[in-house]
Amino acid sequence: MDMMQNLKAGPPPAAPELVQLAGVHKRHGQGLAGVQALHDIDLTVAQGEMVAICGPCGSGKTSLLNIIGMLDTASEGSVIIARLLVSKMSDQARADLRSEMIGFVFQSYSLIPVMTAHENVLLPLMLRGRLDEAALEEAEQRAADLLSRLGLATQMRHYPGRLDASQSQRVAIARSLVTHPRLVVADEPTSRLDNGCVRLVMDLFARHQYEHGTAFVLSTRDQRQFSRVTRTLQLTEGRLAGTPLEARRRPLRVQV
Ligand SMILES: Nc1ncnc2c1ncn2[C@@H]1O[C@H](COP(=O)(O)OP(=O)(O)OP(=O)(O)O)[C@@H](O)[C@H]1O
Repeated sequence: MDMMQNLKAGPPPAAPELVQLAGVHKRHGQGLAGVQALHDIDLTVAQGEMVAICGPCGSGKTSLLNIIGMLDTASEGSVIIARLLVSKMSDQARADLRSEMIGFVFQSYSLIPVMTAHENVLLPLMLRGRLDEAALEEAEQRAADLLSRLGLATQMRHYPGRLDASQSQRVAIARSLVTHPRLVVADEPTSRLDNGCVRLVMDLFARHQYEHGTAFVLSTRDQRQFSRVTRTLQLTEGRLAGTPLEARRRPLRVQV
């Protein structure tokens, strides 16, 4: 296409919306013992965006991430992921969609203790079904490459019991990316990392944004991430401030 045609074509189309929450409420438990964790949340995340959800302890970050990641359901409101209305899906369909398109970083890492770091990272690919020899080799290489990029080349054969908190957190991050997911949901993914490791992680996230169009929704209290995300939203007592119009939007910064 020459330059004139390019100009006539106008600006590139906006990235498609991957996550759409409207009027979402979440109540944990019943009656007087129940806790209203989220109130009337509206949130849209586009493919390739990186959104940080900030808020103090107990503000509802994990509750919100669990709904976006389809690990939990909203008490009220609509949740659309990849243009599918989540509340209309069966548990099995939700689980299939989750494993097909979402990578998770859990606050407690959730590594399998009887598997090495490398096997833990490989696991989401293995769970997709039997791999032939070539696919297995490619998967093993991909897992090793992710661990190396996160500074864990010499810990690949270590079991989680021999890993410190920073190493465990980085293994969990590598595992979240191994399937090249469309969306990564990460709960405080850099809480145990020093500055150098935060840089490695944010560089790797940016690479996946750029190469695979991955969207990220991160819960964080870590100021070190803020300059690298496209948007920062504040969650206070279950209410999201500044969405959608007042939210701080940044152009995508790719550092690969
Ligand atoms: N399964 C549950 N049952 C009952 N209450 C819950 C449950 N999960 C969360 N809550 C409550 O909901 C509120 C929001 O919790 P949530 O874990 O989502 O917040 P958070 O911002 O992620 O906190 P933290 O930073 O400590 O992880 C809190 O009052 C919490 O006690």
